[in-house]
Amino acid sequence: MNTLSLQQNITRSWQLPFIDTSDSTVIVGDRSLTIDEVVSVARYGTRVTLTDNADVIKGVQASCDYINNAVETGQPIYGVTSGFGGMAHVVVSREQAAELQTNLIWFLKSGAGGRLPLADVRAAMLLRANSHLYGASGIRLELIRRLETFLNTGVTPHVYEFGSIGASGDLVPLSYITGALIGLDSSFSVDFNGKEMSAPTALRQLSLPQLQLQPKEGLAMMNGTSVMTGIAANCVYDARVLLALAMGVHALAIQGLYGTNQSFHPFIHQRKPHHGQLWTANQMFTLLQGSHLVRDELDGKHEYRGQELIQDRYSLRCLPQYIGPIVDGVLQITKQIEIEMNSVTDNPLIDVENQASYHGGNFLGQYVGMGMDHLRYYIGLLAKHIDVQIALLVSPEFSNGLPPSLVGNPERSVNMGLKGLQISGNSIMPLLTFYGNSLADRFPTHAEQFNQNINSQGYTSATLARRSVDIFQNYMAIALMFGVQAVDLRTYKMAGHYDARQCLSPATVELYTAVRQVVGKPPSSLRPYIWNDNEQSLDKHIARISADIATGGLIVQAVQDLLSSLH
Ligand SMILES: N[C@@H](Cc1ccc([N+](=O)[O-])cc1)C(=O)O
Repeated sequence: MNTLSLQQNITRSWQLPFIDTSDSTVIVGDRSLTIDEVVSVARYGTRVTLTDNADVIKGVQASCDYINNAVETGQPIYGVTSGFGGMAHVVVSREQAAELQTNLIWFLKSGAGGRLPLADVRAAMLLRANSHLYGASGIRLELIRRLETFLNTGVTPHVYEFGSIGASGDLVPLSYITGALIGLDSSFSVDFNGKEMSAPTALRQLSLPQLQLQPKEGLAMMNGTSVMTGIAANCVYDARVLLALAMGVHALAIQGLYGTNQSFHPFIHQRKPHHGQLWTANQMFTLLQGSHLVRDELDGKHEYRGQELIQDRYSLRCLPQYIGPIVDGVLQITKQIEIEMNSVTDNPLIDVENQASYHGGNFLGQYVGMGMDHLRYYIGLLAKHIDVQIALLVSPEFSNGLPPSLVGNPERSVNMGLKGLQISGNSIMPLLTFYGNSLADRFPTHAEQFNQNINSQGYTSATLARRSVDIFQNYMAIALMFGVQAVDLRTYKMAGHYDARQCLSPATVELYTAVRQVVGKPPSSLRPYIWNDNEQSLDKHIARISADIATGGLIVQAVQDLLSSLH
Protein backbone atom coordinates (compact mmCIF):
# COMPACT_ATOMS: atom_id res chain seq x y z
CA MET A 1 0.00 0.00 0.00
CA ASN A 2 1.17 3.50 -0.77
CA THR A 3 1.37 4.88 2.74
CA LEU A 4 1.99 8.41 1.57
CA SER A 5 -1.30 8.64 -0.29
CA LEU A 6 -3.07 6.86 2.56
CA GLN A 7 -1.62 9.40 4.94
CA GLN A 8 -2.76 12.25 2.69
CA ASN A 9 -6.20 10.75 2.59
CA ILE A 10 -6.37 10.37 6.33
CA THR A 11 -5.52 14.01 6.80
CA ARG A 12 -7.65 15.29 3.92
CA SER A 13 -10.44 16.69 6.02
CA TRP A 14 -8.15 19.02 7.99
CA GLN A 15 -9.61 22.49 7.95
CA LEU A 16 -7.52 25.28 9.33
CA PRO A 17 -7.76 27.45 11.26
CA PHE A 18 -10.50 26.06 13.48
CA ILE A 19 -11.73 29.47 14.48
CA ASP A 20 -15.15 30.66 13.46
CA THR A 21 -15.55 34.42 13.43
CA SER A 22 -19.35 34.25 13.38
CA ASP A 23 -21.20 34.54 16.69
CA SER A 24 -22.85 31.13 16.52
CA THR A 25 -22.17 28.86 19.47
CA VAL A 26 -22.85 25.24 20.31
CA ILE A 27 -23.93 24.76 23.92
CA VAL A 28 -22.52 21.62 25.54
CA GLY A 29 -24.14 19.87 28.47
CA ASP A 30 -27.82 20.23 27.59
CA ARG A 31 -27.89 16.56 26.51
CA SER A 32 -29.12 17.36 23.03
CA LEU A 33 -26.09 17.55 20.73
CA THR A 34 -26.85 16.81 17.09
CA ILE A 35 -24.63 15.44 14.34
CA ASP A 36 -24.87 18.77 12.52
CA GLU A 37 -23.58 20.56 15.62
CA VAL A 38 -20.67 18.14 15.96
CA VAL A 39 -19.71 18.75 12.34
CA SER A 40 -19.98 22.52 12.67
CA VAL A 41 -17.60 22.47 15.65
CA ALA A 42 -15.31 19.75 14.34
CA ARG A 43 -14.83 21.02 10.80
CA TYR A 44 -15.84 24.62 10.70
CA GLY A 45 -14.68 25.88 14.08
CA THR A 46 -18.02 26.92 15.55
CA ARG A 47 -17.41 28.06 19.13
CA VAL A 48 -18.36 25.86 22.06
CA THR A 49 -19.80 27.05 25.38
CA LEU A 50 -20.33 24.83 28.39
CA THR A 51 -23.85 25.11 29.74
CA ASP A 52 -24.36 27.57 32.61
CA ASN A 53 -27.13 25.41 34.06
CA ALA A 54 -26.37 25.54 37.80
CA ASP A 55 -27.68 22.02 38.42
CA VAL A 56 -25.30 20.62 35.83
CA ILE A 57 -22.32 22.43 37.34
CA LYS A 58 -23.33 21.33 40.84
CA GLY A 59 -23.70 17.73 39.66
CA VAL A 60 -20.16 17.71 38.25
CA GLN A 61 -18.73 18.97 41.55
CA ALA A 62 -20.86 16.55 43.58
CA SER A 63 -19.48 13.59 41.59
CA CYS A 64 -15.93 14.73 42.41
CA ASP A 65 -16.85 15.09 46.10
CA TYR A 66 -18.20 11.55 46.07
CA ILE A 67 -14.92 10.20 44.70
CA ASN A 68 -12.79 12.20 47.13
CA ASN A 69 -14.84 10.91 50.03
CA ALA A 70 -14.56 7.33 48.77
CA VAL A 71 -10.78 7.63 48.57
CA GLU A 72 -10.54 9.21 52.01
CA THR A 73 -12.64 6.47 53.58
CA GLY A 74 -10.85 3.70 51.69
CA GLN A 75 -13.87 2.32 49.82
CA PRO A 76 -13.10 -0.24 47.11
CA ILE A 77 -14.09 1.35 43.79
CA TYR A 78 -12.86 0.09 40.43
CA GLY A 79 -10.08 2.16 38.90
CA VAL A 80 -10.10 4.57 41.84
CA THR A 81 -8.81 2.37 44.65
CA SER A 82 -8.12 -0.70 42.50
CA GLY A 83 -5.94 -1.61 39.55
CA PHE A 84 -7.30 -1.66 36.01
CA GLY A 85 -8.96 -4.28 33.84
CA GLY A 86 -7.70 -7.78 34.39
CA MET A 87 -5.67 -6.41 37.32
CA ALA A 88 -8.70 -5.03 39.15
CA HIS A 89 -7.93 -7.20 42.20
CA VAL A 90 -4.91 -5.01 43.02
CA VAL A 91 -5.59 -2.72 45.98
CA VAL A 92 -4.52 0.90 45.43
CA SER A 93 -3.92 3.00 48.51
CA ARG A 94 -5.14 6.54 49.09
CA GLU A 95 -1.57 7.80 48.63
CA GLN A 96 -1.29 6.15 45.19
CA ALA A 97 -4.77 7.10 43.93
CA ALA A 98 -3.62 10.14 41.93
CA GLU A 99 -0.53 8.44 40.55
CA LEU A 100 -2.72 5.56 39.34
CA GLN A 101 -4.48 7.98 37.00
CA THR A 102 -1.32 9.50 35.50
CA ASN A 103 0.19 6.07 35.10
CA LEU A 104 -2.87 5.03 33.08
CA ILE A 105 -1.94 7.61 30.45
CA TRP A 106 1.61 6.31 30.29
CA PHE A 107 0.90 2.65 29.75
CA LEU A 108 -1.85 3.37 27.24
CA LYS A 109 0.47 5.56 25.16
CA SER A 110 0.83 2.82 22.56
CA GLY A 111 -0.91 4.03 19.39
CA ALA A 112 0.30 3.06 15.94
CA GLY A 113 -0.01 4.05 12.28
CA GLY A 114 -0.91 7.46 10.85
CA ARG A 115 -2.82 10.27 12.50
CA LEU A 116 -6.53 10.79 12.76
CA PRO A 117 -7.87 13.81 10.89
CA LEU A 118 -7.99 16.82 13.19
CA ALA A 119 -11.73 17.18 12.64
CA ASP A 120 -12.30 13.71 14.08
CA VAL A 121 -10.22 14.51 17.18
CA ARG A 122 -12.15 17.76 17.64
CA ALA A 123 -15.42 15.84 17.46
CA ALA A 124 -14.04 13.47 20.11
CA MET A 125 -13.12 16.33 22.49
CA LEU A 126 -16.58 17.85 22.14
CA LEU A 127 -18.26 14.53 22.90
CA ARG A 128 -15.99 13.84 25.88
CA ALA A 129 -16.94 17.20 27.42
CA ASN A 130 -20.60 16.48 26.75
CA SER A 131 -20.39 13.08 28.43
CA HIS A 132 -18.66 14.49 31.51
CA LEU A 133 -21.23 17.22 32.05
CA TYR A 134 -23.79 14.62 33.11
CA GLY A 135 -22.08 14.65 36.49
CA ALA A 136 -21.69 10.88 36.70
CA SER A 137 -17.95 10.71 36.07
CA GLY A 138 -16.10 12.38 38.96
CA ILE A 139 -14.06 14.80 36.87
CA ARG A 140 -13.40 18.45 37.70
CA LEU A 141 -15.06 21.23 35.75
CA GLU A 142 -11.56 22.66 35.26
CA LEU A 143 -10.62 19.69 33.06
CA ILE A 144 -13.86 19.86 31.09
CA ARG A 145 -13.26 23.58 30.55
CA ARG A 146 -9.88 22.74 29.12
CA LEU A 147 -11.58 20.73 26.37
CA GLU A 148 -13.68 23.83 25.65
CA THR A 149 -10.53 25.98 25.50
CA PHE A 150 -8.73 23.57 23.18
CA LEU A 151 -11.72 23.56 20.82
CA ASN A 152 -12.15 27.33 20.82
CA THR A 153 -8.48 28.12 20.29
CA GLY A 154 -7.77 25.45 17.67
CA VAL A 155 -5.53 23.19 19.75
CA THR A 156 -5.91 19.57 18.64
CA PRO A 157 -3.96 16.66 20.15
CA HIS A 158 -2.30 14.21 17.78
CA VAL A 159 -4.01 10.82 17.97
CA TYR A 160 -2.98 7.61 16.21
CA GLU A 161 -5.28 5.73 13.82
CA PHE A 162 -4.73 2.34 15.50
CA GLY A 163 -4.91 1.33 19.15
CA SER A 164 -8.51 0.91 20.26
CA ILE A 165 -10.55 -2.29 20.33
CA GLY A 166 -13.66 -0.28 21.13
CA ALA A 167 -14.29 -2.23 24.30
CA SER A 168 -13.08 -0.07 27.18
CA GLY A 169 -14.12 2.59 24.79
CA ASP A 170 -11.10 4.20 23.16
CA LEU A 171 -8.49 3.90 25.91
CA VAL A 172 -5.42 4.38 23.73
CA PRO A 173 -6.69 7.25 21.55
CA LEU A 174 -8.12 9.06 24.57
CA SER A 175 -4.82 8.74 26.44
CA TYR A 176 -3.29 11.09 23.84
CA ILE A 177 -6.06 13.64 24.31
CA THR A 178 -5.73 13.41 28.10
CA GLY A 179 -1.94 13.63 28.08
CA ALA A 180 -2.09 16.73 25.91
CA LEU A 181 -4.89 18.31 27.92
CA ILE A 182 -2.90 18.26 31.15
CA GLY A 183 0.48 18.83 29.45
CA LEU A 184 1.87 15.63 30.94
CA ASP A 185 5.04 15.43 28.86
CA SER A 186 6.60 16.94 25.75
CA SER A 187 6.13 13.62 23.93
CA PHE A 188 2.44 14.52 23.67
CA SER A 189 2.03 16.79 20.68
CA VAL A 190 -0.71 18.95 19.27
CA ASP A 191 -1.65 20.93 16.22
CA PHE A 192 -2.11 24.59 17.17
CA ASN A 193 -3.90 26.04 14.16
CA GLY A 194 -1.54 24.48 11.69
CA LYS A 195 1.61 24.50 13.84
CA GLU A 196 2.92 21.31 15.36
CA MET A 197 4.19 21.68 18.91
CA SER A 198 4.48 19.81 22.18
CA ALA A 199 1.47 19.90 24.48
CA PRO A 200 3.35 21.72 27.31
CA THR A 201 4.39 24.43 24.80
CA ALA A 202 0.78 24.84 23.68
CA LEU A 203 -0.36 25.16 27.30
CA ARG A 204 2.28 27.86 27.90
CA GLN A 205 1.00 29.77 24.87
CA LEU A 206 -2.50 29.54 26.31
CA SER A 207 -1.19 30.62 29.75
CA LEU A 208 -2.57 27.41 31.24
CA PRO A 209 -0.69 25.46 33.95
CA GLN A 210 0.11 21.77 33.66
CA LEU A 211 -2.43 19.80 35.68
CA GLN A 212 -2.14 16.83 38.02
CA LEU A 213 -4.97 14.34 37.61
CA GLN A 214 -7.01 13.56 40.71
CA PRO A 215 -8.50 10.15 41.58
CA LYS A 216 -10.82 8.76 38.88
CA GLU A 217 -10.06 11.60 36.43
CA GLY A 218 -7.76 9.62 34.17
CA LEU A 219 -10.22 6.75 33.97
CA ALA A 220 -13.10 9.17 33.39
CA MET A 221 -11.21 10.77 30.50
CA MET A 222 -10.01 7.58 28.83
CA ASN A 223 -12.74 5.05 29.49
CA GLY A 224 -15.29 5.96 26.82
CA THR A 225 -16.52 5.85 23.24
CA SER A 226 -15.99 9.52 22.36
CA VAL A 227 -13.35 9.11 19.66
CA MET A 228 -15.11 6.40 17.66
CA THR A 229 -18.41 8.26 18.13
CA GLY A 230 -16.84 11.52 16.96
CA ILE A 231 -15.49 9.85 13.82
CA ALA A 232 -18.86 8.17 13.33
CA ALA A 233 -20.75 11.47 13.65
CA ASN A 234 -18.59 13.02 10.93
CA CYS A 235 -19.01 9.93 8.73
CA VAL A 236 -22.78 9.75 9.19
CA TYR A 237 -22.98 13.39 8.16
CA ASP A 238 -20.95 12.67 5.02
CA ALA A 239 -22.90 9.51 4.23
CA ARG A 240 -26.20 11.42 4.40
CA VAL A 241 -24.82 13.98 1.95
CA LEU A 242 -23.71 11.15 -0.33
CA LEU A 243 -27.12 9.47 -0.10
CA ALA A 244 -28.79 12.73 -1.15
CA LEU A 245 -26.30 13.08 -4.00
CA ALA A 246 -26.94 9.48 -5.07
CA MET A 247 -30.60 10.42 -5.47
CA GLY A 248 -29.53 13.41 -7.58
CA VAL A 249 -27.27 11.23 -9.73
CA HIS A 250 -30.08 8.75 -10.32
CA ALA A 251 -32.44 11.56 -11.28
CA LEU A 252 -29.88 12.73 -13.86
CA ALA A 253 -29.32 9.16 -15.09
CA ILE A 254 -33.06 8.50 -15.46
CA GLN A 255 -33.40 11.66 -17.51
CA GLY A 256 -30.29 10.78 -19.51
CA LEU A 257 -31.77 7.35 -20.24
CA TYR A 258 -35.19 8.81 -21.09
CA GLY A 259 -36.77 6.71 -18.33
CA THR A 260 -40.37 6.78 -17.23
CA ASN A 261 -41.78 8.55 -14.18
CA GLN A 262 -44.47 5.90 -13.83
CA SER A 263 -42.41 3.66 -11.53
CA PHE A 264 -42.49 6.38 -8.86
CA HIS A 265 -46.27 6.73 -8.91
CA PRO A 266 -47.56 7.00 -5.31
CA PHE A 267 -50.14 4.30 -6.02
CA ILE A 268 -47.38 1.68 -6.22
CA HIS A 269 -45.56 2.72 -3.06
CA GLN A 270 -48.57 3.26 -0.87
CA ARG A 271 -49.17 -0.43 -1.40
CA LYS A 272 -45.77 -1.29 0.08
CA PRO A 273 -45.39 1.52 2.60
CA HIS A 274 -41.92 1.02 4.09
CA HIS A 275 -40.72 4.40 5.32
CA GLY A 276 -37.54 4.41 3.21
CA GLN A 277 -39.27 3.20 0.08
CA LEU A 278 -41.95 5.89 0.39
CA TRP A 279 -39.30 8.56 0.96
CA THR A 280 -37.25 7.42 -2.03
CA ALA A 281 -40.24 7.18 -4.39
CA ASN A 282 -41.61 10.50 -3.23
CA GLN A 283 -38.25 12.26 -3.63
CA MET A 284 -37.63 10.77 -7.07
CA PHE A 285 -41.15 11.72 -8.12
CA THR A 286 -40.37 15.33 -7.13
CA LEU A 287 -36.91 15.23 -8.67
CA LEU A 288 -38.34 14.28 -12.07
CA GLN A 289 -41.39 16.54 -12.02
CA GLY A 290 -41.56 18.93 -14.99
CA SER A 291 -38.74 17.21 -16.91
CA HIS A 292 -38.84 17.07 -20.70
CA LEU A 293 -36.38 14.19 -20.59
CA VAL A 294 -38.62 11.51 -19.08
CA ARG A 295 -41.49 9.50 -20.51
CA ASP A 296 -44.44 11.12 -18.78
CA GLU A 297 -46.67 8.15 -18.05
CA LEU A 298 -48.23 9.07 -14.74
CA ASP A 299 -51.67 8.56 -16.23
CA GLY A 300 -50.96 4.82 -16.32
CA LYS A 301 -50.53 4.53 -20.07
CA HIS A 302 -47.66 2.68 -21.74
CA GLU A 303 -46.75 2.39 -25.38
CA TYR A 304 -44.98 -0.21 -27.52
CA ARG A 305 -41.63 1.38 -28.30
CA GLY A 306 -40.18 -0.65 -31.18
CA GLN A 307 -37.06 -2.45 -29.97
CA GLU A 308 -37.12 -0.69 -26.58
CA LEU A 309 -38.70 -2.39 -23.57
CA ILE A 310 -42.25 -1.37 -22.64
CA GLN A 311 -41.10 -0.80 -19.04
CA ASP A 312 -37.69 0.23 -17.62
CA ARG A 313 -34.96 -2.08 -16.35
CA TYR A 314 -34.80 -2.73 -12.60
CA SER A 315 -32.09 -0.20 -11.73
CA LEU A 316 -34.64 2.47 -12.72
CA ARG A 317 -37.99 0.79 -12.07
CA CYS A 318 -37.10 -0.74 -8.68
CA LEU A 319 -35.09 2.21 -7.41
CA PRO A 320 -37.34 2.95 -4.39
CA GLN A 321 -37.49 -0.72 -3.44
CA TYR A 322 -33.66 -0.95 -3.62
CA ILE A 323 -32.74 2.33 -1.94
CA GLY A 324 -35.58 2.29 0.61
CA PRO A 325 -33.96 -0.11 3.08
CA ILE A 326 -30.68 1.81 2.79
CA VAL A 327 -32.50 5.01 3.75
CA ASP A 328 -34.11 3.28 6.73
CA GLY A 329 -30.72 1.88 7.75
CA VAL A 330 -28.97 5.25 7.57
CA LEU A 331 -31.76 6.83 9.61
CA GLN A 332 -31.40 4.12 12.24
CA ILE A 333 -27.64 4.67 12.43
CA THR A 334 -28.16 8.43 12.72
CA LYS A 335 -30.48 7.92 15.68
CA GLN A 336 -28.12 5.50 17.41
CA ILE A 337 -25.04 7.67 16.95
CA GLU A 338 -26.92 10.69 18.32
CA ILE A 339 -27.90 8.70 21.41
CA GLU A 340 -24.29 7.55 21.86
CA MET A 341 -23.13 11.19 21.49
CA ASN A 342 -25.41 12.22 24.35
CA SER A 343 -24.46 9.37 26.68
CA VAL A 344 -22.17 8.89 29.64
CA THR A 345 -19.69 6.29 28.45
CA ASP A 346 -17.24 5.71 31.29
CA ASN A 347 -17.14 3.40 34.30
CA PRO A 348 -17.84 3.31 37.18
CA LEU A 349 -20.75 5.78 37.09
CA ILE A 350 -21.56 7.91 40.08
CA ASP A 351 -25.14 8.31 41.25
CA VAL A 352 -24.83 11.51 43.22
CA GLU A 353 -28.42 11.55 44.39
CA ASN A 354 -28.20 8.13 46.01
CA GLN A 355 -24.52 8.47 46.98
CA ALA A 356 -23.68 5.27 45.16
CA SER A 357 -21.45 4.17 42.27
CA TYR A 358 -22.13 1.37 39.84
CA HIS A 359 -19.72 -0.88 37.96
CA GLY A 360 -20.96 -1.37 34.38
CA GLY A 361 -19.86 -1.11 30.79
CA ASN A 362 -21.23 1.90 28.88
CA PHE A 363 -17.83 2.18 27.22
CA LEU A 364 -18.52 -0.81 24.97
CA GLY A 365 -18.88 0.71 21.50
CA GLN A 366 -21.03 -1.95 19.90
CA TYR A 367 -23.61 0.55 18.61
CA VAL A 368 -20.82 2.43 16.88
CA GLY A 369 -19.06 -0.71 15.64
CA MET A 370 -22.16 -2.24 14.14
CA GLY A 371 -23.41 1.16 12.98
CA MET A 372 -20.20 1.85 11.07
CA ASP A 373 -20.14 -1.71 9.70
CA HIS A 374 -23.64 -1.11 8.38
CA LEU A 375 -22.81 2.35 7.08
CA ARG A 376 -19.97 0.93 4.97
CA TYR A 377 -22.26 -1.85 3.77
CA TYR A 378 -24.89 0.69 2.69
CA ILE A 379 -22.25 2.77 0.90
CA GLY A 380 -21.22 -0.36 -1.03
CA LEU A 381 -24.83 -1.02 -2.02
CA LEU A 382 -25.30 2.57 -3.19
CA ALA A 383 -22.11 2.36 -5.25
CA LYS A 384 -23.22 -0.92 -6.87
CA HIS A 385 -26.49 0.70 -7.97
CA ILE A 386 -24.72 3.72 -9.46
CA ASP A 387 -22.33 1.36 -11.27
CA VAL A 388 -25.18 -0.34 -13.15
CA GLN A 389 -26.73 3.00 -14.05
CA ILE A 390 -23.43 4.09 -15.60
CA ALA A 391 -23.23 0.76 -17.45
CA LEU A 392 -26.62 1.44 -19.04
CA LEU A 393 -25.62 4.98 -20.02
CA VAL A 394 -22.52 3.92 -21.96
CA SER A 395 -24.12 1.04 -23.90
CA PRO A 396 -26.30 2.15 -26.84
CA GLU A 397 -28.29 -1.08 -26.71
CA PHE A 398 -29.54 -0.13 -23.24
CA SER A 399 -29.47 3.67 -23.29
CA ASN A 400 -32.38 4.53 -25.54
CA GLY A 401 -29.98 5.67 -28.22
CA LEU A 402 -27.20 7.64 -26.52
CA PRO A 403 -23.79 7.46 -28.26
CA PRO A 404 -21.40 4.68 -27.13
CA SER A 405 -19.40 5.73 -24.04
CA LEU A 406 -21.27 9.05 -24.25
CA VAL A 407 -18.94 10.40 -26.96
CA GLY A 408 -19.61 14.10 -27.45
CA ASN A 409 -18.32 14.87 -30.93
CA PRO A 410 -18.94 11.86 -33.22
CA GLU A 411 -17.20 13.60 -36.14
CA ARG A 412 -13.82 13.16 -34.47
CA SER A 413 -13.57 9.42 -34.81
CA VAL A 414 -10.69 9.02 -32.32
CA ASN A 415 -12.98 10.25 -29.52
CA MET A 416 -13.70 7.43 -27.05
CA GLY A 417 -15.78 9.57 -24.69
CA LEU A 418 -16.11 8.53 -21.07
CA LYS A 419 -14.48 5.10 -21.47
CA GLY A 420 -11.56 5.90 -19.18
CA LEU A 421 -13.88 7.50 -16.66
CA GLN A 422 -15.96 4.35 -16.51
CA ILE A 423 -12.87 2.20 -16.02
CA SER A 424 -11.75 4.46 -13.20
CA GLY A 425 -15.18 4.17 -11.61
CA ASN A 426 -15.08 0.40 -12.09
CA SER A 427 -11.84 0.33 -10.10
CA ILE A 428 -13.53 2.07 -7.17
CA MET A 429 -16.91 0.36 -6.93
CA PRO A 430 -15.57 -3.09 -5.91
CA LEU A 431 -13.47 -1.45 -3.21
CA LEU A 432 -16.57 0.13 -1.70
CA THR A 433 -18.42 -3.18 -1.57
CA PHE A 434 -15.26 -4.71 -0.07
CA TYR A 435 -15.24 -2.04 2.65
CA GLY A 436 -18.84 -3.10 3.30
CA ASN A 437 -17.50 -6.19 5.09
CA SER A 438 -18.12 -6.31 8.80
CA LEU A 439 -15.48 -5.94 11.48
CA ALA A 440 -17.51 -6.19 14.68
CA ASP A 441 -17.68 -9.97 14.31
CA ARG A 442 -13.88 -10.32 13.97
CA PHE A 443 -12.64 -9.67 17.46
CA PRO A 444 -9.80 -10.91 19.63
CA THR A 445 -11.41 -13.13 22.26
CA HIS A 446 -8.55 -12.95 24.69
CA ALA A 447 -8.14 -9.17 24.83
CA GLU A 448 -6.48 -7.70 27.93
CA GLN A 449 -6.18 -10.80 30.13
CA PHE A 450 -9.67 -11.91 29.02
CA ASN A 451 -11.22 -8.87 30.75
CA GLN A 452 -12.22 -7.16 27.51
CA ASN A 453 -13.06 -10.54 26.02
CA ILE A 454 -16.01 -9.19 24.11
CA ASN A 455 -15.21 -6.08 22.13
CA SER A 456 -16.77 -3.98 19.39
CA GLN A 457 -13.86 -2.93 17.17
CA GLY A 458 -15.97 0.22 16.86
CA TYR A 459 -12.98 2.56 16.55
CA THR A 460 -11.42 0.70 13.63
CA SER A 461 -14.84 0.22 12.07
CA ALA A 462 -15.28 4.00 12.25
CA THR A 463 -11.87 4.74 10.72
CA LEU A 464 -12.75 2.33 7.90
CA ALA A 465 -16.01 4.21 7.45
CA ARG A 466 -13.99 7.43 7.14
CA ARG A 467 -11.98 5.78 4.36
CA SER A 468 -15.11 4.44 2.67
CA VAL A 469 -16.76 7.87 2.73
CA ASP A 470 -13.63 9.51 1.26
CA ILE A 471 -13.52 6.97 -1.56
CA PHE A 472 -17.24 7.29 -2.20
CA GLN A 473 -16.85 11.05 -2.61
CA ASN A 474 -14.53 10.34 -5.54
CA TYR A 475 -16.91 7.79 -6.99
CA MET A 476 -19.80 10.24 -6.65
CA ALA A 477 -17.76 12.79 -8.60
CA ILE A 478 -17.39 10.29 -11.45
CA ALA A 479 -21.10 9.45 -11.33
CA LEU A 480 -22.05 13.13 -11.51
CA MET A 481 -19.83 13.59 -14.57
CA PHE A 482 -21.69 10.73 -16.28
CA GLY A 483 -25.03 12.20 -15.28
CA VAL A 484 -24.20 15.64 -16.65
CA GLN A 485 -22.84 14.37 -19.97
CA ALA A 486 -25.83 12.04 -20.41
CA VAL A 487 -28.45 14.76 -19.94
CA ASP A 488 -26.62 17.05 -22.38
CA LEU A 489 -26.63 14.32 -25.02
CA ARG A 490 -30.28 13.45 -24.32
CA THR A 491 -31.17 17.15 -24.64
CA TYR A 492 -29.54 17.16 -28.06
CA LYS A 493 -31.63 14.17 -29.11
CA MET A 494 -34.83 15.74 -27.83
CA ALA A 495 -34.31 19.44 -28.57
CA GLY A 496 -31.41 19.74 -31.03
CA HIS A 497 -29.13 21.70 -28.66
CA TYR A 498 -26.92 20.82 -25.68
CA ASP A 499 -28.13 23.14 -22.93
CA ALA A 500 -29.79 20.63 -20.60
CA ARG A 501 -31.02 23.38 -18.28
CA GLN A 502 -33.88 23.97 -20.68
CA CYS A 503 -35.09 20.35 -20.58
CA LEU A 504 -34.21 19.06 -17.11
CA SER A 505 -36.71 19.00 -14.27
CA PRO A 506 -36.50 22.19 -12.18
CA ALA A 507 -35.38 20.09 -9.18
CA THR A 508 -32.26 18.81 -10.95
CA VAL A 509 -31.16 21.99 -12.75
CA GLU A 510 -29.31 23.30 -9.67
CA LEU A 511 -27.28 20.12 -9.26
CA TYR A 512 -26.46 20.06 -12.98
CA THR A 513 -25.40 23.72 -12.94
CA ALA A 514 -23.35 23.28 -9.76
CA VAL A 515 -21.30 20.48 -11.35
CA ARG A 516 -20.68 22.53 -14.50
CA GLN A 517 -19.61 25.48 -12.38
CA VAL A 518 -17.29 23.44 -10.14
CA VAL A 519 -15.45 21.92 -13.11
CA GLY A 520 -15.25 25.33 -14.79
CA LYS A 521 -17.29 24.44 -17.88
CA PRO A 522 -20.48 26.48 -17.98
CA PRO A 523 -23.45 25.01 -19.90
CA SER A 524 -23.74 25.88 -23.59
CA SER A 525 -26.28 25.11 -26.28
CA LEU A 526 -23.43 24.48 -28.75
CA ARG A 527 -21.44 21.83 -26.90
CA PRO A 528 -22.13 19.11 -24.32
CA TYR A 529 -20.01 18.93 -21.16
CA ILE A 530 -17.42 16.72 -22.91
CA TRP A 531 -17.05 17.40 -26.66
CA ASN A 532 -13.56 16.22 -27.64
CA ASP A 533 -11.45 13.93 -25.43
CA ASN A 534 -8.38 16.16 -25.58
CA GLU A 535 -10.03 19.34 -24.37
CA GLN A 536 -10.04 18.67 -20.62
CA SER A 537 -8.34 16.66 -17.87
CA LEU A 538 -11.00 14.42 -16.39
CA ASP A 539 -8.85 13.70 -13.32
CA LYS A 540 -8.90 17.39 -12.39
CA HIS A 541 -12.67 17.40 -12.68
CA ILE A 542 -12.95 14.38 -10.38
CA ALA A 543 -10.69 16.10 -7.83
CA ARG A 544 -12.63 19.38 -7.94
CA ILE A 545 -16.02 17.74 -7.61
CA SER A 546 -14.99 15.43 -4.78
CA ALA A 547 -13.35 18.35 -2.92
CA ASP A 548 -16.57 20.33 -3.31
CA ILE A 549 -18.54 17.40 -1.89
CA ALA A 550 -16.12 16.94 1.03
CA THR A 551 -16.35 20.60 2.01
CA GLY A 552 -20.10 21.10 1.58
CA GLY A 553 -19.75 23.33 -1.49
CA LEU A 554 -22.09 24.21 -4.35
CA ILE A 555 -22.87 20.61 -5.23
CA VAL A 556 -23.95 19.78 -1.68
CA GLN A 557 -26.01 22.97 -1.46
CA ALA A 558 -27.85 21.85 -4.61
CA VAL A 559 -29.28 18.82 -2.76
CA GLN A 560 -30.07 20.66 0.46
CA ASP A 561 -33.83 20.03 0.18
CA LEU A 562 -33.26 16.31 -0.17
CA LEU A 563 -30.90 16.33 2.78
CA SER A 564 -33.25 18.16 5.09
CA SER A 565 -36.10 15.81 4.20
CA LEU A 566 -33.99 12.81 5.27
CA HIS A 567 -35.56 11.92 8.62
N1 LIG B 1 -13.02 0.03 30.80
C1 LIG B 1 -12.41 -0.62 31.90
C2 LIG B 1 -11.31 0.19 32.40
C3 LIG B 1 -10.00 -0.21 31.94
C4 LIG B 1 -9.73 -1.50 31.56
C5 LIG B 1 -8.45 -1.88 31.17
C6 LIG B 1 -7.49 -0.93 31.16
N2 LIG B 1 -6.22 -1.28 30.75
O1 LIG B 1 -5.48 -0.40 30.40
O2 LIG B 1 -5.91 -2.45 30.70
C7 LIG B 1 -7.75 0.37 31.51
C8 LIG B 1 -9.00 0.72 31.91
C9 LIG B 1 -13.43 -0.82 32.95
O3 LIG B 1 -14.05 0.14 33.35
O4 LIG B 1 -13.60 -1.93 33.37
